[in-house]
Amino acid sequence: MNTVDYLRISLIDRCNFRCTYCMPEGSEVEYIQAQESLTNTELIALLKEVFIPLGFKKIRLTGGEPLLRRDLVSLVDAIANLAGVEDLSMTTNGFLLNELAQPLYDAGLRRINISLDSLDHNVFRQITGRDTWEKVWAGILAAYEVGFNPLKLNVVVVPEVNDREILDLAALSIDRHWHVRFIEFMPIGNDNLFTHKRWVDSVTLRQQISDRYGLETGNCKGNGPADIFQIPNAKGTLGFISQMSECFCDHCNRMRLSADGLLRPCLLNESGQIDLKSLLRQGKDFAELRVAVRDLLQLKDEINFKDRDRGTGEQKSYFRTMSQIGG
Ligand SMILES: Nc1nc2c(ncn2[C@@H]2O[C@H](COP(=O)(O)OP(=O)(O)OP(=O)(O)O)[C@@H](O)[C@H]2O)c(=O)[nH]1
Ligand SMILES: C[S@@+](CC[C@H](N)C(=O)[O-])C[C@H]1O[C@@H](n2cnc3c(N)ncnc32)[C@H](O)[C@@H]1O
Ligand code: SF4
Ligand code: SF4
Repeated sequence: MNTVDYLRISLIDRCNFRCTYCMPEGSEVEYIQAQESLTNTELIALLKEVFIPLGFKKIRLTGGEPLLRRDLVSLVDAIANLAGVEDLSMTTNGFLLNELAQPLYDAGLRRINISLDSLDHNVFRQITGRDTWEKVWAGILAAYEVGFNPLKLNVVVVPEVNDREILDLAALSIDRHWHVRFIEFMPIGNDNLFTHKRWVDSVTLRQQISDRYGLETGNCKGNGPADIFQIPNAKGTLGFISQMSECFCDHCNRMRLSADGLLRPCLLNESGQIDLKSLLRQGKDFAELRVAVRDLLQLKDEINFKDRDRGTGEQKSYFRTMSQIGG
Protein backbone atom coordinates (compact mmCIF):
# COMPACT_ATOMS: atom_id res chain seq x y z
CA MET A 1 0.00 0.00 0.00
CA ASN A 2 1.26 3.49 -0.83
CA THR A 3 1.87 5.96 1.93
CA VAL A 4 -1.11 8.31 1.89
CA ASP A 5 -0.05 11.49 3.65
CA TYR A 6 -1.54 14.27 1.50
CA LEU A 7 -5.01 15.70 2.24
CA ARG A 8 -6.66 18.11 -0.17
CA ILE A 9 -9.33 20.10 1.65
CA SER A 10 -12.03 21.92 -0.28
CA LEU A 11 -12.90 24.92 1.89
CA ILE A 12 -15.90 26.05 -0.11
CA ASP A 13 -17.77 24.80 -3.19
CA ARG A 14 -18.64 28.24 -4.53
CA CYS A 15 -16.54 30.17 -6.98
CA ASN A 16 -16.41 33.67 -8.43
CA PHE A 17 -15.27 32.30 -11.84
CA ARG A 18 -17.08 30.07 -14.31
CA CYS A 19 -14.24 28.24 -16.04
CA THR A 20 -15.47 26.48 -19.09
CA TYR A 21 -13.68 23.22 -18.20
CA CYS A 22 -14.87 23.21 -14.59
CA MET A 23 -18.09 25.08 -13.81
CA PRO A 24 -19.36 26.58 -17.07
CA GLU A 25 -21.89 29.41 -16.92
CA GLY A 26 -25.34 27.92 -16.34
CA SER A 27 -24.10 24.62 -14.91
CA GLU A 28 -26.40 23.35 -12.22
CA VAL A 29 -24.34 22.88 -9.12
CA GLU A 30 -26.18 22.10 -5.92
CA TYR A 31 -24.33 24.26 -3.42
CA ILE A 32 -23.66 23.19 0.13
CA GLN A 33 -25.78 25.08 2.67
CA ALA A 34 -23.84 27.14 5.21
CA GLN A 35 -24.89 24.93 8.11
CA GLU A 36 -23.65 21.85 6.24
CA SER A 37 -20.10 23.19 5.87
CA LEU A 38 -17.45 22.08 8.31
CA THR A 39 -16.69 24.97 10.66
CA ASN A 40 -13.10 26.03 11.29
CA THR A 41 -13.31 24.39 14.70
CA GLU A 42 -14.55 21.09 13.24
CA LEU A 43 -11.91 21.14 10.55
CA ILE A 44 -9.09 21.78 12.98
CA ALA A 45 -10.40 19.05 15.29
CA LEU A 46 -10.51 16.55 12.40
CA LEU A 47 -6.96 17.40 11.40
CA LYS A 48 -5.62 17.27 14.93
CA GLU A 49 -7.47 14.20 16.17
CA VAL A 50 -7.96 12.11 13.03
CA PHE A 51 -5.79 12.96 10.04
CA ILE A 52 -2.48 13.93 11.63
CA PRO A 53 -2.47 10.89 13.98
CA LEU A 54 -3.05 8.70 10.89
CA GLY A 55 0.03 10.14 9.19
CA PHE A 56 -1.30 12.95 7.02
CA LYS A 57 1.43 15.60 6.89
CA LYS A 58 0.74 17.57 3.72
CA ILE A 59 -2.33 19.77 3.43
CA ARG A 60 -3.62 21.63 0.40
CA LEU A 61 -6.50 24.11 0.68
CA THR A 62 -8.66 24.38 -2.41
CA GLY A 63 -12.26 24.84 -3.53
CA GLY A 64 -14.36 26.18 -5.36
CA GLU A 65 -12.42 29.31 -4.69
CA PRO A 66 -10.71 29.04 -1.28
CA LEU A 67 -10.09 32.79 -1.00
CA LEU A 68 -13.88 33.24 -0.69
CA ARG A 69 -13.95 31.30 2.58
CA ARG A 70 -14.86 33.47 5.55
CA ASP A 71 -12.24 33.50 8.31
CA LEU A 72 -9.69 32.06 5.89
CA VAL A 73 -6.69 33.81 7.40
CA SER A 74 -7.40 32.58 10.92
CA LEU A 75 -8.00 29.06 9.57
CA VAL A 76 -4.65 29.11 7.75
CA ASP A 77 -2.98 30.38 10.90
CA ALA A 78 -4.49 27.53 12.93
CA ILE A 79 -3.52 24.83 10.43
CA ALA A 80 0.00 26.20 9.93
CA ASN A 81 0.52 25.97 13.68
CA LEU A 82 -0.68 22.39 14.08
CA ALA A 83 2.10 20.06 15.16
CA GLY A 84 2.56 17.46 12.44
CA VAL A 85 1.68 19.63 9.45
CA GLU A 86 4.88 19.66 7.39
CA ASP A 87 3.56 21.29 4.25
CA LEU A 88 0.62 23.66 3.82
CA SER A 89 -0.32 24.97 0.39
CA MET A 90 -3.24 26.42 -1.54
CA THR A 91 -4.72 26.27 -5.05
CA THR A 92 -6.57 29.45 -6.07
CA ASN A 93 -7.77 31.42 -9.06
CA GLY A 94 -5.86 34.43 -7.69
CA PHE A 95 -8.69 36.96 -8.02
CA LEU A 96 -8.49 38.04 -4.36
CA LEU A 97 -4.78 37.45 -3.95
CA ASN A 98 -3.69 41.05 -4.31
CA GLU A 99 -5.47 41.74 -1.01
CA LEU A 100 -4.83 38.40 0.68
CA ALA A 101 -1.27 37.43 -0.29
CA GLN A 102 0.38 39.26 2.62
CA PRO A 103 -2.10 38.24 5.36
CA LEU A 104 -1.94 34.60 4.20
CA TYR A 105 1.84 34.63 4.18
CA ASP A 106 1.88 36.20 7.63
CA ALA A 107 -0.50 33.47 8.81
CA GLY A 108 1.99 30.81 7.73
CA LEU A 109 1.09 29.84 4.16
CA ARG A 110 4.32 29.53 2.18
CA ARG A 111 3.45 28.08 -1.19
CA ILE A 112 0.65 28.61 -3.61
CA ASN A 113 -0.62 27.33 -6.98
CA ILE A 114 -2.52 29.89 -9.05
CA SER A 115 -4.63 29.13 -12.12
CA LEU A 116 -3.68 31.18 -15.18
CA ASP A 117 -4.87 29.67 -18.43
CA SER A 118 -4.04 32.50 -20.79
CA LEU A 119 -2.00 35.67 -21.28
CA ASP A 120 -4.57 36.96 -23.72
CA HIS A 121 -7.32 38.93 -21.95
CA ASN A 122 -9.97 37.80 -24.43
CA VAL A 123 -9.07 34.14 -24.18
CA PHE A 124 -8.92 34.49 -20.39
CA ARG A 125 -12.46 35.89 -20.44
CA GLN A 126 -13.60 33.12 -22.78
CA ILE A 127 -12.22 30.48 -20.39
CA THR A 128 -13.12 31.93 -17.00
CA GLY A 129 -16.28 33.82 -17.94
CA ARG A 130 -14.76 36.89 -16.25
CA ASP A 131 -12.96 39.97 -17.53
CA THR A 132 -10.46 39.91 -14.70
CA TRP A 133 -7.06 39.06 -16.19
CA GLU A 134 -5.45 42.24 -14.81
CA LYS A 135 -6.63 41.56 -11.29
CA VAL A 136 -5.42 37.97 -11.36
CA TRP A 137 -2.06 39.12 -12.76
CA ALA A 138 -1.80 41.68 -9.94
CA GLY A 139 -2.53 38.86 -7.49
CA ILE A 140 0.24 36.71 -8.96
CA LEU A 141 2.73 39.60 -8.74
CA ALA A 142 1.65 40.32 -5.16
CA ALA A 143 2.18 36.67 -4.18
CA TYR A 144 5.61 36.69 -5.80
CA GLU A 145 6.64 39.89 -4.04
CA VAL A 146 5.43 38.65 -0.70
CA GLY A 147 7.70 35.63 -1.11
CA PHE A 148 5.54 32.58 -1.88
CA ASN A 149 7.93 29.86 -2.98
CA PRO A 150 7.43 27.82 -5.00
CA LEU A 151 4.82 29.85 -6.83
CA LYS A 152 3.14 27.67 -9.45
CA LEU A 153 0.87 28.67 -12.31
CA ASN A 154 -1.69 26.04 -13.36
CA VAL A 155 -2.75 25.93 -17.01
CA VAL A 156 -5.50 23.55 -18.13
CA VAL A 157 -4.81 23.05 -21.82
CA VAL A 158 -7.98 23.17 -23.90
CA PRO A 159 -7.53 22.37 -27.60
CA GLU A 160 -8.18 25.32 -29.92
CA VAL A 161 -8.77 27.61 -26.96
CA ASN A 162 -5.42 28.20 -25.26
CA ASP A 163 -3.11 25.59 -26.82
CA ARG A 164 -1.67 28.28 -29.12
CA GLU A 165 -0.20 29.98 -26.06
CA ILE A 166 1.87 27.12 -24.72
CA LEU A 167 5.21 28.67 -25.68
CA ASP A 168 4.33 32.08 -24.20
CA LEU A 169 3.07 30.52 -20.99
CA ALA A 170 6.16 28.31 -20.75
CA ALA A 171 8.34 31.41 -21.20
CA LEU A 172 6.96 32.81 -17.91
CA SER A 173 9.31 30.39 -16.18
CA ILE A 174 12.45 31.87 -17.74
CA ASP A 175 13.04 35.19 -15.94
CA ARG A 176 11.19 34.65 -12.66
CA HIS A 177 11.03 31.80 -10.19
CA TRP A 178 7.61 30.85 -11.52
CA HIS A 179 6.74 27.21 -12.06
CA VAL A 180 4.30 26.74 -14.92
CA ARG A 181 2.29 23.51 -15.03
CA PHE A 182 0.31 22.21 -17.96
CA ILE A 183 -2.65 20.06 -16.95
CA GLU A 184 -4.35 17.64 -19.31
CA PHE A 185 -8.04 18.45 -19.48
CA MET A 186 -10.12 15.79 -17.73
CA PRO A 187 -13.69 14.80 -18.61
CA ILE A 188 -15.17 16.14 -15.40
CA GLY A 189 -16.87 19.52 -15.16
CA ASN A 190 -17.90 20.06 -18.77
CA ASP A 191 -18.59 16.95 -20.80
CA ASN A 192 -19.70 19.01 -23.80
CA LEU A 193 -16.37 20.81 -24.13
CA PHE A 194 -14.51 17.56 -23.58
CA THR A 195 -16.46 15.62 -26.20
CA HIS A 196 -15.98 18.39 -28.72
CA LYS A 197 -12.18 18.70 -28.69
CA ARG A 198 -10.79 16.35 -26.05
CA TRP A 199 -7.32 16.91 -24.62
CA VAL A 200 -3.73 17.63 -25.65
CA ASP A 201 -1.19 15.16 -24.29
CA SER A 202 1.87 16.32 -22.38
CA VAL A 203 4.30 14.62 -24.77
CA THR A 204 3.06 16.85 -27.59
CA LEU A 205 3.43 19.95 -25.43
CA ARG A 206 6.92 18.98 -24.34
CA GLN A 207 7.96 18.47 -27.94
CA GLN A 208 6.73 21.96 -28.89
CA ILE A 209 8.54 23.53 -25.97
CA SER A 210 11.69 21.54 -26.52
CA ASP A 211 11.81 22.49 -30.22
CA ARG A 212 11.61 26.17 -29.29
CA TYR A 213 13.59 26.51 -26.06
CA GLY A 214 15.18 23.15 -25.31
CA LEU A 215 14.05 21.14 -22.28
CA GLU A 216 15.85 19.25 -19.54
CA THR A 217 14.66 17.51 -16.39
CA GLY A 218 14.00 19.83 -13.46
CA ASN A 219 13.17 19.83 -9.80
CA CYS A 220 10.52 21.65 -7.77
CA LYS A 221 9.00 21.05 -4.36
CA GLY A 222 5.54 19.48 -4.62
CA ASN A 223 3.37 16.58 -3.56
CA GLY A 224 1.36 16.16 -6.73
CA PRO A 225 1.75 14.07 -9.87
CA ALA A 226 3.55 16.64 -12.06
CA ASP A 227 6.58 15.55 -14.13
CA ILE A 228 9.10 18.37 -13.83
CA PHE A 229 11.24 19.80 -16.64
CA GLN A 230 13.06 23.05 -17.19
CA ILE A 231 14.04 25.33 -20.03
CA PRO A 232 17.88 25.43 -19.83
CA ASN A 233 19.01 28.26 -17.50
CA ALA A 234 15.42 29.26 -16.65
CA LYS A 235 14.77 30.36 -13.06
CA GLY A 236 11.55 28.38 -12.80
CA THR A 237 10.42 24.97 -14.02
CA LEU A 238 7.71 23.42 -16.18
CA GLY A 239 5.41 20.75 -14.79
CA PHE A 240 3.21 18.38 -16.77
CA ILE A 241 0.20 16.78 -15.12
CA SER A 242 -0.78 13.96 -17.43
CA GLN A 243 -3.74 12.27 -15.86
CA MET A 244 -5.19 11.32 -19.26
CA SER A 245 -2.13 10.06 -21.11
CA GLU A 246 -0.33 8.46 -18.17
CA CYS A 247 -1.67 6.64 -15.15
CA PHE A 248 -0.17 7.74 -11.86
CA CYS A 249 -2.83 6.04 -9.73
CA ASP A 250 -0.41 3.30 -8.66
CA HIS A 251 1.50 5.79 -6.55
CA CYS A 252 -1.45 7.91 -5.44
CA ASN A 253 -0.66 9.54 -2.10
CA ARG A 254 -3.78 11.57 -1.37
CA MET A 255 -7.37 11.78 -0.19
CA ARG A 256 -9.84 14.62 -0.46
CA LEU A 257 -12.12 16.22 2.11
CA SER A 258 -15.06 18.26 0.81
CA ALA A 259 -16.37 21.46 2.39
CA ASP A 260 -19.25 19.46 3.89
CA GLY A 261 -16.98 16.82 5.33
CA LEU A 262 -17.11 13.94 2.83
CA LEU A 263 -13.80 12.10 2.75
CA ARG A 264 -13.13 10.77 -0.74
CA PRO A 265 -10.34 8.31 -1.52
CA CYS A 266 -10.10 9.09 -5.26
CA LEU A 267 -10.78 12.13 -7.43
CA LEU A 268 -12.33 10.05 -10.19
CA ASN A 269 -14.14 7.36 -8.25
CA GLU A 270 -16.97 8.07 -5.85
CA SER A 271 -16.81 4.75 -3.98
CA GLY A 272 -16.06 4.46 -0.32
CA GLN A 273 -16.71 8.02 0.80
CA ILE A 274 -17.16 8.64 4.53
CA ASP A 275 -19.36 11.42 5.86
CA LEU A 276 -17.06 12.65 8.62
CA LYS A 277 -19.14 15.72 9.40
CA SER A 278 -22.25 13.68 10.15
CA LEU A 279 -20.28 11.22 12.27
CA LEU A 280 -18.75 14.14 14.17
CA ARG A 281 -22.10 15.85 14.69
CA GLN A 282 -23.71 12.57 15.79
CA GLY A 283 -21.23 12.61 18.64
CA LYS A 284 -18.96 9.76 17.52
CA ASP A 285 -15.69 10.03 19.33
CA PHE A 286 -12.42 10.67 17.54
CA ALA A 287 -11.20 7.12 18.10
CA GLU A 288 -14.17 5.84 16.06
CA LEU A 289 -13.48 8.36 13.31
CA ARG A 290 -9.85 7.29 13.20
CA VAL A 291 -10.90 3.66 12.78
CA ALA A 292 -13.27 4.61 9.92
CA VAL A 293 -10.54 6.57 8.12
CA ARG A 294 -7.94 3.88 8.75
CA ASP A 295 -10.30 1.29 7.24
CA LEU A 296 -10.79 3.50 4.21
CA LEU A 297 -7.03 3.85 3.83
CA GLN A 298 -6.85 0.04 3.66
CA LEU A 299 -9.41 0.04 0.83
CA LYS A 300 -7.89 2.90 -1.12
CA ASP A 301 -5.76 0.81 -3.49
CA GLU A 302 -8.89 -1.04 -4.59
CA ILE A 303 -10.85 2.18 -5.09
CA ASN A 304 -8.14 4.09 -6.97
CA PHE A 305 -9.29 4.89 -10.46
CA LYS A 306 -7.75 2.53 -12.98
CA ASP A 307 -10.16 2.64 -15.84
CA ARG A 308 -9.22 6.04 -17.23
CA ASP A 309 -10.26 7.32 -20.61
CA ARG A 310 -7.14 7.13 -22.78
CA GLY A 311 -8.94 8.75 -25.64
CA THR A 312 -11.07 5.81 -26.65
CA GLY A 313 -13.25 4.82 -23.72
CA GLU A 314 -16.54 5.82 -22.28
CA GLN A 315 -16.96 8.93 -20.16
CA LYS A 316 -18.24 8.53 -16.66
CA SER A 317 -20.83 10.71 -15.07
CA TYR A 318 -20.09 12.03 -11.62
CA PHE A 319 -22.28 13.05 -8.77
CA ARG A 320 -19.80 15.75 -7.70
CA THR A 321 -17.72 17.85 -10.03
CA MET A 322 -14.23 19.46 -9.83
CA SER A 323 -15.35 22.68 -8.15
CA GLN A 324 -17.01 20.63 -5.39
CA ILE A 325 -14.15 18.17 -4.97
CA GLY A 326 -11.31 20.70 -5.24
CA GLY A 327 -9.35 19.34 -8.19
N1 LIG B 1 -6.41 12.55 -11.76
C1 LIG B 1 -5.78 13.26 -10.84
N2 LIG B 1 -5.46 14.54 -11.10
C2 LIG B 1 -4.83 15.22 -10.15
C3 LIG B 1 -4.48 14.68 -8.91
N3 LIG B 1 -3.87 15.61 -8.16
C4 LIG B 1 -3.82 16.71 -8.92
N4 LIG B 1 -4.39 16.47 -10.13
C5 LIG B 1 -4.56 17.42 -11.21
O1 LIG B 1 -3.63 18.45 -11.05
C6 LIG B 1 -4.33 19.67 -10.89
C7 LIG B 1 -3.53 20.68 -10.11
O2 LIG B 1 -3.30 20.23 -8.81
P1 LIG B 1 -2.91 21.27 -7.68
O3 LIG B 1 -4.13 21.67 -6.94
O4 LIG B 1 -2.11 22.37 -8.23
O5 LIG B 1 -2.06 20.38 -6.69
P2 LIG B 1 -0.73 19.49 -6.82
O6 LIG B 1 -0.33 19.32 -8.24
O7 LIG B 1 -0.95 18.27 -6.00
O8 LIG B 1 0.31 20.42 -6.08
P3 LIG B 1 1.84 20.30 -5.65
O9 LIG B 1 1.89 19.85 -4.24
O10 LIG B 1 2.33 21.69 -5.80
O11 LIG B 1 2.52 19.32 -6.57
C8 LIG B 1 -5.64 19.24 -10.27
O12 LIG B 1 -6.64 20.17 -10.42
C9 LIG B 1 -5.93 18.02 -11.10
O13 LIG B 1 -6.37 18.42 -12.39
C10 LIG B 1 -4.87 13.33 -8.67
O14 LIG B 1 -4.66 12.76 -7.61
N5 LIG B 1 -5.51 12.68 -9.66
C1 LIG C 1 -11.20 23.05 -9.04
S1 LIG C 1 -9.96 24.27 -8.99
C2 LIG C 1 -10.11 24.91 -7.34
C3 LIG C 1 -9.11 25.97 -6.98
C4 LIG C 1 -9.20 27.31 -7.67
N1 LIG C 1 -10.53 27.75 -7.87
C5 LIG C 1 -8.42 27.27 -8.96
O1 LIG C 1 -9.04 27.35 -10.03
O2 LIG C 1 -7.20 27.19 -8.90
C6 LIG C 1 -8.45 23.33 -8.82
C7 LIG C 1 -7.78 22.96 -10.09
O3 LIG C 1 -8.62 22.15 -10.87
C8 LIG C 1 -8.30 22.35 -12.22
N2 LIG C 1 -9.40 21.83 -13.06
C9 LIG C 1 -10.70 22.17 -12.98
N3 LIG C 1 -11.42 21.48 -13.90
C10 LIG C 1 -10.56 20.68 -14.57
C11 LIG C 1 -10.68 19.72 -15.62
N4 LIG C 1 -11.85 19.46 -16.19
N5 LIG C 1 -9.57 19.08 -16.04
C12 LIG C 1 -8.37 19.34 -15.47
N6 LIG C 1 -8.19 20.23 -14.47
C13 LIG C 1 -9.26 20.89 -14.03
C14 LIG C 1 -8.13 23.86 -12.26
O4 LIG C 1 -7.43 24.32 -13.33
C15 LIG C 1 -7.38 24.13 -10.98
O5 LIG C 1 -5.98 24.10 -11.21
S1 SF4 D 1 -11.26 25.98 -11.95
FE1 SF4 D 1 -11.28 27.06 -10.01
S2 SF4 D 1 -11.68 29.18 -10.65
FE2 SF4 D 1 -12.30 27.95 -12.34
S3 SF4 D 1 -14.50 27.57 -12.02
FE3 SF4 D 1 -13.35 25.82 -11.16
S4 SF4 D 1 -13.18 26.33 -9.03
FE4 SF4 D 1 -13.63 28.24 -10.10
S1 SF4 E 1 -7.38 9.38 -10.22
FE1 SF4 E 1 -7.71 8.76 -8.10
S2 SF4 E 1 -6.24 7.14 -7.66
FE2 SF4 E 1 -5.61 8.15 -9.57
S3 SF4 E 1 -4.09 9.66 -8.87
FE3 SF4 E 1 -6.08 10.70 -8.98
S4 SF4 E 1 -6.98 10.50 -6.93
FE4 SF4 E 1 -5.29 9.07 -7.08
